[in-house]
Amino acid sequence: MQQFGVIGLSVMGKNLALNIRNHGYSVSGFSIDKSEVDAFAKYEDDKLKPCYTWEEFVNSLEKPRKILIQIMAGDPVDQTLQKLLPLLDKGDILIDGGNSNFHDTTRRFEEMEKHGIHFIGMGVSGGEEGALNGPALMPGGDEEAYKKVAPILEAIAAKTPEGRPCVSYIGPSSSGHYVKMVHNGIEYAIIQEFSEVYDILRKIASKSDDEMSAIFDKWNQGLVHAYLTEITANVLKQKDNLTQDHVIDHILNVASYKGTGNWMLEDGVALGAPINVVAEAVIARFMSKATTREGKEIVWNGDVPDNLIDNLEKSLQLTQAVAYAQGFQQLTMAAKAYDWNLRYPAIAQNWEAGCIIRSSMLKDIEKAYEDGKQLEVLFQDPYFNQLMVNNIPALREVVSLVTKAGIPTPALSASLNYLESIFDPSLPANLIQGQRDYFGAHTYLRNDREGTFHTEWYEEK
Ligand SMILES: NC(=O)C1=CN([C@@H]2O[C@H](COP(=O)(O)OP(=O)(O)OC[C@H]3O[C@@H](n4cnc5c(N)ncnc54)[C@H](OP(=O)(O)O)[C@@H]3O)[C@@H](O)[C@H]2O)C=CC1
Ligand SMILES: O=C(CO)[C@H](O)[C@H](O)COP(=O)(O)O
Repeated sequence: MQQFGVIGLSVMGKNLALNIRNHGYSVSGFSIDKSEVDAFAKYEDDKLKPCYTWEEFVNSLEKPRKILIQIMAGDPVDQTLQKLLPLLDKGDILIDGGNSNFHDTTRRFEEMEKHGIHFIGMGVSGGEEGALNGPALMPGGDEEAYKKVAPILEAIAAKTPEGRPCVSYIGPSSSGHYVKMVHNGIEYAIIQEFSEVYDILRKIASKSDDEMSAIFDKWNQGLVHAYLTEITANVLKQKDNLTQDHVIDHILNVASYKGTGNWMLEDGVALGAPINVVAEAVIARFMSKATTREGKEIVWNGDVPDNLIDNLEKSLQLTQAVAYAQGFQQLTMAAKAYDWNLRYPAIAQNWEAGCIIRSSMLKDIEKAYEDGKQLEVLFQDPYFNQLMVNNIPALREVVSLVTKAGIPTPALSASLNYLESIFDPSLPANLIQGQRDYFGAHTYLRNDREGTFHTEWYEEK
């Protein structure tokens, strides 16, 4: 009998199955797409079994069955659960490794529980290569069921530089998929920050693609040591195979999305989380689709400050910290609202390797939250507070320069606004409250005494 089963043998499912087999576990693979099973069958050996029917697949697995569903998120997952249910036994464990919406996972977790089936909603990050060689995994659901699959998940997961696996139990119900959603929101924010810095380098500093690639490469050895820095350098230096140019200059500047970053924003709004950089990153993708962009391209004729490249490196380091900070702030608010006991150091550790947002900064975030430290915002931690104090002058200079040049930097500017706001005791919300009370008798709190107050702003006519 096989120790593990994988349903869905497209890029992610196939590579995860091979990763499991490569770590010494026997695995069965099944897909509704026969061509995927045929491709998988090329790897068949005593530990890897291709299956062509639901029954053959389910009956090939030892009990309690451990099945990873790695298919397109949405209705296909519900259809797969309906196919599987009559074939399963109580105590079997289903893991949904797709990018499912956490609301769907809550519903499926409860539905499967009624049938005595353990349901684990697991975020997976790392793409095709990570799935094969070590992804970051974010499993949530029933903890006892997690313990039964933990040895396999720990074996296949990416490892931090110290050799710790990038997987740990996240929490109950849909918390694993929630954490993956937040991972993707952070991913949107950091990607947007990189694109704005690229825009400044080319439009203000007039750097060529190869020069920009070298700059990002240097930053990857410096203050912004991150997978996204590494791939930015690689993307910028890639030559096109259809022209003599760099491919970046022929990629249409319209951003696509599958929407997981949008989901973070939706729930952030529901929770009242101040995730303005994630919001700007989501909206920047919408903006890139707008058809009104027919004006002139920006040409900067002013001086190029000597410290621009240093300021950009410091700004990117700080705004990357803001993206993480907003992710952890939303997780803190979600934990309270949904009654999840999230372990923030473990989440940071899960993201230290294997995933798209991996960077050396996550180790500092892990430290910031260790020993049960409760932070409302990451910048309350002394290390990150000092980073803010040190780097905010650079970010202010960059935002001031792009404002003069007329270059939009929604994520960099939102990061600066976030940092200028979080510790400011004198934000002007008193005027908002005064206006609300004026037109709607909505009442207000005072800064000098307890209670709720209303002012008769004008005489009734
Ligand atoms: N690609 C990536 O980098 C990452 C992907 N993910 C997530 O992993 C999951 C798999 O991703 P990926 O490998 O890219 O593939 P896709 O998201 O493109 O999904 C393809 C797989 O889903 C199957 N499928 C589609 N509809 C159904 C259905 N109704 N019933 C059963 N199976 C169905 C497909 O079979 P068929 O060929 O017949 O349609 C195929 O096996 C997705 O949820 C994705 O969001 C997570 C992290 C990274
Ligand atoms: O989950 C992932 C990485 O962890 C995907 O690559 C991510 O979904 C890409 O998102 P989008 O298509 O919305 O940019």
